[in-house]
Amino acid sequence: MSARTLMPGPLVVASHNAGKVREITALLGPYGVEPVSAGDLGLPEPEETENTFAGNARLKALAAAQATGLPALADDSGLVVPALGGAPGIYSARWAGPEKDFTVAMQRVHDELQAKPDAVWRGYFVCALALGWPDGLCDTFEGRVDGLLVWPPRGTRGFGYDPMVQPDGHVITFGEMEPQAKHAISHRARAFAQLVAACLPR
Ligand SMILES: O=P(O)(O)OP(=O)(O)OP(=O)(O)OC[C@H]1O[C@@H](n2cnc3c(O)ncnc32)[C@H](O)[C@@H]1O
Ligand SMILES: [Mg+2]
Repeated sequence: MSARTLMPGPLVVASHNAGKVREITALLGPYGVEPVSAGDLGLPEPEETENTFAGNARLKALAAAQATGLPALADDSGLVVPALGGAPGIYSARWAGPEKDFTVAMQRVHDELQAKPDAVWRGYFVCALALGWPDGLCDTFEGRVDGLLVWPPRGTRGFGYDPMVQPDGHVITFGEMEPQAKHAISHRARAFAQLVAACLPR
């Protein structure tokens, strides 16, 4: 089944993460949609009760679409470290604690890898994007980018785990990269490219 087309007009960006809202707004730039963030609309932050990125993205998109009567785009993403059994994965935000402190979250990734002498210091970011509609229809798209996990973290750009992820083929971390360079290769940009192909009119 093909995805529903998104026409120019308002689109809720159903995220309470300022870093994501900034990146999604930049990616949407050329497409004639008018992004409004969940935070600006005062929408609640739904509990992420699903056990997959796509499931949580869908839950966030549909909650926002049903609350506003507008199409809504949600993002559920995270860092997957195979040597840690896939952690933090869908718990990536929760590892930062109630203070949303990613110094703490990155330190925990470091400490758990350090505790396994043979661990491979690699991981990948996953981004699931869900475009949900007030009538309950929802399409999801997923992107991934692999890299080396570095310590100490480097760079002050980006957000979240960016300073400890050095994408393959690059010598700088996402935390050191210009936003446009991140958009050229990121998990979010890759998921977004699929959404564009499926949902935006040509
Ligand atoms: O659910 P919303 O409101 O969108 O915001 P959130 O921060 O809780 O988002 P998630 O539940 O999807 O948690 C994903 C976490 O993974 C991290 N993450 C996701 N994409 C990232 C990226 O591009 N760079 C660095 N870290 C990222 C980031 O720290 C997020 O808080
Ligand atoms: Mg969240």
